[in-house]
Amino acid sequence: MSPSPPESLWSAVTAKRRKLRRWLILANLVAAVLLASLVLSVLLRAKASYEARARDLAESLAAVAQLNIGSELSQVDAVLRSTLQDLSLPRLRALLGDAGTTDLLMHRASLLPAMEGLRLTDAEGQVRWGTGLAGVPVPSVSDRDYFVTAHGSPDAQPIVSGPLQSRLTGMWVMVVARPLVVEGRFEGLLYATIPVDHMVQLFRRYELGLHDAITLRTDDLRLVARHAPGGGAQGEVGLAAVSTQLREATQRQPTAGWFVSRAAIDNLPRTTAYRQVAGWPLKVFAGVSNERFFEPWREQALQVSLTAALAWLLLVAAAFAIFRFGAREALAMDQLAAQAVAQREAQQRIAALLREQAAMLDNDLVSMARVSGRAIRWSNVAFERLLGYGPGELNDQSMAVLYADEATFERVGREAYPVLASGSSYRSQVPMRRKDGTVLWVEITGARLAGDDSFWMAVDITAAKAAHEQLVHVAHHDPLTQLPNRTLLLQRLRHSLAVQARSGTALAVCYLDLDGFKGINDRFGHDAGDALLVAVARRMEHQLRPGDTVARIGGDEFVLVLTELPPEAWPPVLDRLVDALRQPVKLEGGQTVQVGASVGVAAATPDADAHALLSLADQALLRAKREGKGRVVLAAGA
Ligand SMILES: Nc1nc2c(ncn2[C@@H]2O[C@H](COP(=O)(O)OP(=O)(O)OP(=O)(O)O)[C@@H](O)[C@H]2O)c(=O)[nH]1
Repeated sequence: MSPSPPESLWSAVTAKRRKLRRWLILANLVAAVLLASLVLSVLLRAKASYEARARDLAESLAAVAQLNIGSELSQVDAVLRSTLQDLSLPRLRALLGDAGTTDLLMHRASLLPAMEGLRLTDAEGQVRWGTGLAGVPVPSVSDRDYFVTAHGSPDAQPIVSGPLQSRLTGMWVMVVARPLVVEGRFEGLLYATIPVDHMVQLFRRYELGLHDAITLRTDDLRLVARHAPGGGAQGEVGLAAVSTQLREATQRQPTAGWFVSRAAIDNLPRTTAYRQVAGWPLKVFAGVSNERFFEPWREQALQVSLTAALAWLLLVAAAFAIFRFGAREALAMDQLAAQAVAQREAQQRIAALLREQAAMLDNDLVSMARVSGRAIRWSNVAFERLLGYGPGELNDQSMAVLYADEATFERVGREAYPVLASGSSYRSQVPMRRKDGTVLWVEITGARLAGDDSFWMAVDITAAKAAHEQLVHVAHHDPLTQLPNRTLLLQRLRHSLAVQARSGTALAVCYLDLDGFKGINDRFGHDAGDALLVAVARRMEHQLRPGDTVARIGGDEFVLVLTELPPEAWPPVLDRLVDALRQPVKLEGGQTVQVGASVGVAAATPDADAHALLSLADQALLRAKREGKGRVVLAAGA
């Protein structure tokens, strides 16, 4: 079964939300990877740049130091060579003698601050001449490597040894030596000692960072001199403890190269460049602290990483905002869908109610109609049946055809619609006319609908109305003659008195009693008496005008109310009445009976009371009876 529109809307919204969430998560992951790659690439490039700068600086330092050391040693060697030149002249040596030779050496030694001492040995290695020998035991250097080397190969290049601890001064020194060869014969060794400290002082001239270091080592990597401005471990002279990277780099590229390592001496990370001291078995190592160079890189890395993280967070926030917006939209769609479902349920409920209502309205019991502009728009079966019409016959008919007369139609229109307009319901009993022309009484109840429309219910009350009218009639009429009884007489008399009081016209109240009636009863029976009473009643009605009243108020007693008749006309009218009553009456049984009548008359005054008038008329009647019956007597003032 395919889903209904609200359900399909809801599932579409849910699917859209899921898709949006997947898409946003994927987009954020991709963005994170891209940003991380970008940051990594930037930082690696920056690091390479910093490394290059560190290496450049280290190489510059190493190059300069190499030059300086080389220059120092070359100068020392130059002094050695020039001194040997002089000493190789036998005549000059003979001339100088021991003291002169020592003076010469002292003089030459003073030429270079680098030299701590300049001494000459004999062929056996015994130090004989030179600086620093006065007053101390003169040592032999025959066991020193540089002596052994020079003795074995007198044509050798300058010999560098070191570092060594001087046997004369006890300080650490480097030795630069050349053999004294005279006419092909080894006669001794001239050697200069250069204190290790001198090299350190040389290194102090360079502008090094706190954790930088510059080191001079022999080719076999023994430490000669080292300067690290930050202090700490400076390394023991002569030891060859080095990092693996240093050893490998110098094996791979003995004369120049670079490497990054933690120094074996102080364990600090450095980028180190090295150079062979040109012409000498020495290497200079210039190490630049990684801290010094990589601190700015780290700051840059931190900033770039933070910026990237911030950018990613912004992306995440934007994605979240988009998702929230989507979620809000989805919520709105949810609500719409829920509303649609609720609306559909409400429509279903309304349809059910309408069906129930239609079933209720279309019943046989209660007549109902919807009226618009006083024309029928809809009516149920009961309504049509009530008025004798077929199905649909009343549609669009004017209500005028349904009322018994035009006056009723207009009265209902006049009375009902203001009431309906005020929001109240209208109820009335009205005569209506069936299609076949017969009249029926209907109780109608109306209520306003929207606009001009109104809703009406109608109940047939013809029978009830007839019963009621019968009751009212019985309550107000004499059952024998059907004349008004005392109750109705008093009502009418009071009404006539009110009219008379306003109009000032004359009004006569006449008390009439039959003469000799009892004898009829006695002679012909009660029924004959009744028949006579009925005949008398009709005669009295016949003699009077429609506006006048004749009522039976007792056995053979009647009251007449004469209106709009001038007092002078009362006697002739009443005389004529009495005369008419005196005429014989033929009964159904064939008998002919005859009675007379006496009348007492009272005239109404402006403040007259009904009972008082009746009493006055009664008194006048009594007088008429006393005076011989069959006559009309006017009460005083009448
Ligand atoms: N047939 C008949 N007789 C009635 C009815 N009501 C009262 N009567 C009688 O009417 C009579 C009235 O009495 P009276 O007025 O004295 O009779 P009367 O012969 O007319 O007397 P006067 O008035 O003096 O002439 C009584 O006998 C009542 O029984 C009635 O409804 N039908």
